[in-house]
This record gives sequence, structure tokens and C-alpha cells, in this order.
Amino acid sequence: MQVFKFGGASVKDIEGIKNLTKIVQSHGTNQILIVISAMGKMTNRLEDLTKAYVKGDENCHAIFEEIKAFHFDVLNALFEDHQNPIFNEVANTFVEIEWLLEEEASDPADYLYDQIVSIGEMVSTKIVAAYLNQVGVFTIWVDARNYIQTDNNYKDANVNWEKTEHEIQKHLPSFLDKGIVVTQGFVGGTSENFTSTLGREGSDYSAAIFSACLNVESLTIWKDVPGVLNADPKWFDETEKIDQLSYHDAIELTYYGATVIHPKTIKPLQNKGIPLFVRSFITPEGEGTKISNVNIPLPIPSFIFKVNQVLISIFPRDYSFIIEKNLSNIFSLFHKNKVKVNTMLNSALSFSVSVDDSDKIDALLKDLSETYKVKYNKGLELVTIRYYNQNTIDRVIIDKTVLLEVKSRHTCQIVMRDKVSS
Ligand SMILES: Nc1ncnc2c1ncn2[C@@H]1O[C@H](COP(=O)(O)OP(=O)(O)O)[C@@H](O)[C@H]1O
Ligand SMILES: N[C@@H](CC(=O)OP(=O)(O)O)C(=O)O
Repeated sequence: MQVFKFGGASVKDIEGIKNLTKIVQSHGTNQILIVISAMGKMTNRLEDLTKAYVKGDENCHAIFEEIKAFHFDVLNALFEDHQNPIFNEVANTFVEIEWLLEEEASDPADYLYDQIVSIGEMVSTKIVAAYLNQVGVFTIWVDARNYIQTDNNYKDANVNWEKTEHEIQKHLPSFLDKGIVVTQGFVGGTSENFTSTLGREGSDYSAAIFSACLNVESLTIWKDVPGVLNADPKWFDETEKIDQLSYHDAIELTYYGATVIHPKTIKPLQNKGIPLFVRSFITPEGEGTKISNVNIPLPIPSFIFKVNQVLISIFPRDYSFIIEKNLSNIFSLFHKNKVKVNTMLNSALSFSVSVDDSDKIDALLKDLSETYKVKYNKGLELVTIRYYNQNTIDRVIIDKTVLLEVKSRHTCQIVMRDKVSS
């Protein structure tokens, strides 16, 4: 039994869906569960729709019609027979959201977000399952909300592993005996039967949850890159593919922000010893990267690049040391404001952190300023180098001013900005 995960980039258009079909056909149709994300950047557009709805913006209707039209264009291109029940199924899915949009947005925004944004995965999986059926690959469409059981922490729901494992193990093996199971990434269901989501880019994590609960042979995530590279090709030229990666290094890389895999993906797989393959849907014959229980360090230095960083420096007003009591208070304020620390460094009288810039930062700075003197710089870059050496550091700081550098045995983190030319 294996699990495949196809993300938004792989199903962004009809060619993508046809390519997915070829990949699935080339693997035989026995005992495969496929987890699929919303098409292309559809989740971003659904976020726009939710914002417009919550604000009562008049754009709301136009965005909804655009999203519907996009999916019906895909249906028209994939299915010649307009009597195919998929047309009604997709229409009915949109009607559910239409009813919601007709009412005033009185429910909490995060709850509304999940009810609306999840529709991207509902519709994409219905379309792909119907297309696979049309070309003779028998599929069973499964609603992930009945299996991935979560709390009601909407937008970033926590999985109830016991219930989830129970539901998956009770029903899915018999479905997998009959055909390919197609289900959604990113979405879950609460005990009150509302839709929840697992956090942006969470489909990799969904695939790991299904994999762990079914104890599969392997999980393969199909991406637009040949595998895990030593840097994001969007930022770095001359990247190299890593053939084998330990779970440990994979967790470190994703924790520091390597966006090729969602950070929560590795743990459930590591716990069960299930290998994760990252392979290219563009060149599916390539072997990709195998992430497993090997005990080998990364063969080459790896770079993780983050922009839009804010470096916050915090000083006790009374010149007291940065000791446990202050640190505990400072961390509780980061926790309260849901701001994740990307790197940190403390001295006797100051504590500095780099965080992603977002709409949460103003509230955090206000909370910190009540007790501490606070200084901050925006618009910075953070580079993390795993298995660094001086050459690699020199390479990334050319024409940069370094504001903070933190080193451990294997990892170096540098917060920097472009040098201002004089
Ligand atoms: N170390 C890395 N190796 C490969 N790709 C990376 C790495 N770090 C970041 N990426 C980025 O991850 C992208 C693939 O992930 P993503 O766009 O989330 O896929 P999907 O949404 O289709 O699942 C690549 O296009 C690449 O830009
Ligand atoms: N569609 C969701 C979930 C997801 O993981 O998508 P992708 O696999 O395209 O990153 C998002 O964009 O956040």
C-alpha cells in the first residue's frame, strides 16, 4: 500500500490533471491512496473571497463567480459529455458556499475561513477522481473530513490521532481493496461535523497522517522540483539534488523554513519508519530524494532563505539581566501573539529575535513595550546554512550588512540586509 500526494502546482490546469493520470497509471492501480490539494493558487483566491465576505466587500460575488468559472472551464475541457454527474456534483459543492455567502458574516472569521477555503480541495478531488474514472482508472472519492478528526482550532486545527487512526483503519483498507482512493489534503472535520483546516500548505501533513494510520510502505510527494535540493531554486542558482536524507536533517531543514515539505510531515512518518520520496511530476522517471531512517549527514551545505524578517531587540528597562524570569515572560508574549521565533540570541542586557513580518507584529511590539525597551528593524533577510563552512558564509554575505549571526555545530543563521552603497 502506498500514498501519493499531488500539490497545487501539479494540478494547476488540465495538462496537470492529465499528467497526474499518466503517473498513476504507470504505477498500476493497486492499493494507492491519493491526496490532492486545491488547483494551482486557488487557496489564495479563496482566501481573498473569505476576506471580502467577512468585510462585507461588494467584490465578494465577483470573486466567487470567477472561482466557479475557473473550475467549470476545467470541467468543460476534461469532459465532453456534459451529462456526466461530475457537473452536478461540482455545482452542488459551490451551492453550499453560495448559501453561506448569502447570509451576513456573523460567525467567527477563522471558522468561516475553513468552511470557505476548504472548497478548493473538495472540488479539485472530485474533478480528478471523475477524470480518472473516465479514462478507466476506478477510483473511490473519500471525504477527508470524515477521517482526519480535529479540534475546533480553526485555520490551524490539531489532529485527534486516536479518533483519526480509528476511522481510517476501520474503513479505508476495504476501499483500497476495490480501487484507488482519492481524498483531500489540508482539510479535517471537527466533532460537531464542521470543516477545519490544518494550516496553509498542510496537504503534505495530511498525506503523512493517512500514511502513518495505514502503515503504508511509502509516501511519495510529487513536486515541481527533482527532489529536495540544497537550496530553493527560486533563490539560488546551481542547486544540487540530495539523493538521501535522514528524518533528522529533513526535520531540521523544514523547521528552518525549507518550504518543499510542510514541517509537520516528517514526524508521523519517522514514528512509523515510513520512507518519504520527494519526486518530480515533470520528470517522473527520476528517482528523487528518499527521506528515511538513514544515519548519514547532508552531503553538501544546504541553504534556507527567508525574506521579510523583523529583528526585534528587547532590553529590560531597569538594567536587570536577561535571565529566566524575563525570558519566560518574553516567550509568553510571543506565544500569546502566535509569533514564531526563527532565530534568537541573548546577551546580559538584551534579547534579540528574528521573526516573519505579519499583521501580528504590531500587537506583539505593543505587549513587549509595556515592560521592556524595544527596538526593531524591518525588511531583513534570514539565511540558515546547515553543515556550513566559512566559504558558504562568505558566499551569502557578499554585499550584505550582517545584523546577527548565531552558530551551533551544524547550523549557522545570519540576519542581514543589503549594504547601503555610499
Ligand atoms: N530545499 C528545497 N528543495 C527543493 N525545492 C524547494 C526547497 N526549498 C524550497 N523549495 C520550493 O518548494 C517548491 C515546491 O513546493 P510547493 O510549491 O509547496 O509544492 P506544492 O504546493 O505543489 O506541494 C519548489 O518549487 C521550490 O521553489
Ligand atoms: N491548498 C492548501 C493546502 C496545500 O498544502 O496546498 P499545496 O499542496 O499546493 O502546498 C494551500 O495552498 O495552503
